[in-house]
Amino acid sequence: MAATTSTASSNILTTKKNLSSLSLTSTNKLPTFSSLYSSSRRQRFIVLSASLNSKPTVLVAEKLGEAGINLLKDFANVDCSYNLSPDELCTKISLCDALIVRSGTKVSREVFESSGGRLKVVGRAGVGIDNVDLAAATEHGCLVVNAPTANTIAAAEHGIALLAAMARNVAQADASLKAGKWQRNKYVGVSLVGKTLAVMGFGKVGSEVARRAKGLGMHVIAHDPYAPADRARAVGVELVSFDEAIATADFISLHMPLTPATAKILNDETFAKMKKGVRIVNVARGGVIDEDALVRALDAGIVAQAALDVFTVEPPPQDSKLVQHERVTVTPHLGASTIEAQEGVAIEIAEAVVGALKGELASTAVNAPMVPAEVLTELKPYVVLAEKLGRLAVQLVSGGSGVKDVKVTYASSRAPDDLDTRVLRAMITKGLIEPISSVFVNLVNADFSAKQRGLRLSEERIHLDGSPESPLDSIQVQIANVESKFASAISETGEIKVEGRVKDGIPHLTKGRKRIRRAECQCQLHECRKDRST
Ligand SMILES: NC(=O)C1=CN([C@@H]2O[C@H](COP(=O)(O)OP(=O)(O)OC[C@H]3O[C@@H](n4cnc5c(N)ncnc54)[C@H](O)[C@@H]3O)[C@@H](O)[C@H]2O)C=CC1
Ligand SMILES: O=C(O)C(=O)COP(=O)(O)O
Repeated sequence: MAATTSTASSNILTTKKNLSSLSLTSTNKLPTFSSLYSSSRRQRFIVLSASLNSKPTVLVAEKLGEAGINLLKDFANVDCSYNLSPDELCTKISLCDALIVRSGTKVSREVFESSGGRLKVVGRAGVGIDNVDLAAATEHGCLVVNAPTANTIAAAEHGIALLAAMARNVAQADASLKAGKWQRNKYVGVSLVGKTLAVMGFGKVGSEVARRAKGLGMHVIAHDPYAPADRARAVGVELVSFDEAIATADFISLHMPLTPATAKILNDETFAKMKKGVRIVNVARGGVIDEDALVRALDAGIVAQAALDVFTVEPPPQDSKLVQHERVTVTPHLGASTIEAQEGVAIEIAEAVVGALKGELASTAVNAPMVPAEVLTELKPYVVLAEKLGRLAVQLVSGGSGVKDVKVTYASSRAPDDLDTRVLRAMITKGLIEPISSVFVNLVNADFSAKQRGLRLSEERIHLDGSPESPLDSIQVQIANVESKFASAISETGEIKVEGRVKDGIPHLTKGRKRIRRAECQCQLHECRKDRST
């Protein structure tokens, strides 16, 4: 089967000779799942034709634990270049297959544009992915993975450290004593026991903070619009509304991600609703607080103290009123910085990046559908079939007649819930788009690419009687309202239909237009979820 448009026509002729039994594989080898992520046609065929001959290159742009670097080196050439300027990063990136960053590197749209399609995966060695332009990554078909679990405890412990240090003026008293003073009366603190702590964002870090705060005898409430109440109840925490949380808390600890919805969620208006003398801890992201408003709230006595690990701009300006404020305790984004967490994060991200480069589906993918590995293994030959059917169908369309409406029909004995078609849909989209454009489509950007081209892809499932052992009996791709260069390839109603199935692990084209109707009659149609138009 043709790999590119230039060789497509000869393959179409071959196909027409024997539509019913043509094997759709051009080699005996099935591709690895690397093709799911590959964002360049050239790389894809390196992967498809054989195993990778040359090692991929991974750029590590911020300090990463040794164990992670060693894992990467087993598989790739590793370039550790720290403190690159944005321009230097853009220059280097065109030579890299993967990039690993922490929170200090902005992975902007320019980075993806400069990669020339080579960058396949960005690994964020930590949780927050607000420094990665996810939309640009998706548009460029670049997978983004993070390391969401290894620094949870470190961040929670740092939150508790800041909470206690703030309440007892540890940093201020330390500076005072080192300056030769002995100010016991000035640094009288407040107790934590019996006080109400509002945990804002009851995810991994927030719930660990809550657990620890309860151990300190605090009354803990939480606000999180997405957290299940039973998870909070299990920790002995009541979920409350945003307004109730901020109005009743003596201490507020922030643990939500920075998103458009959470940006500056603490502002003049919300500070005004807080209890006078409230104390605030932030180990989430600086941007969730309007920092100027916090200075105003501190000066007005609404906020008694704040302890901040994160800032809107990092590092913050030296003359930042907030950082210099006497009642503010600061640390330079140290939440994840324990030996243990950095070791764990390095391993977690190295494994995710290597896995993604090998084409395995990463369980920590941020911008791709999460399809379990066992589902992928099972669907592997159908992935090949799906792409090839898309390629064949689109090559039968005559130039100029735009492909807009595509219907995909999956015939399967499996219950609809047992058949995950997201990967297949992505690969059909890849097959449909790549031969007629310069866009490289993969699992990450398939839906985006289809939408951008005005391609409407609808899916239908036909339930067949029989054993649900194999996930699929056949896949049919049908393009409506088009013309074809081949009279026999198009139906009276102007549709191109191709259908294939997998036999002995090899994808086969089983039906062209003429055979499809007969085959449809033979099908034991049990359930048809949508109305079939033919
Ligand atoms: N200072 C540091 O070094 C570190 C900072 N972090 C930050 O902490 C954040 C939380 O990390 P995890 O707990 O691991 O993430 P997570 O994803 O497990 O938890 C985030 C929680 O915030 C909730 N949330 C989302 N929108 C919200 C809203 N509008 N109001 C209240 N809750 C909302 C989510 O439902 C989720 O439960 C990260 O996004 C990261 O920015 C994480 C690790 C280290
Ligand atoms: O994991 C996170 O979200 C963090 O903020 C940790 O950031 P870092 O990797 O230490 O720059």
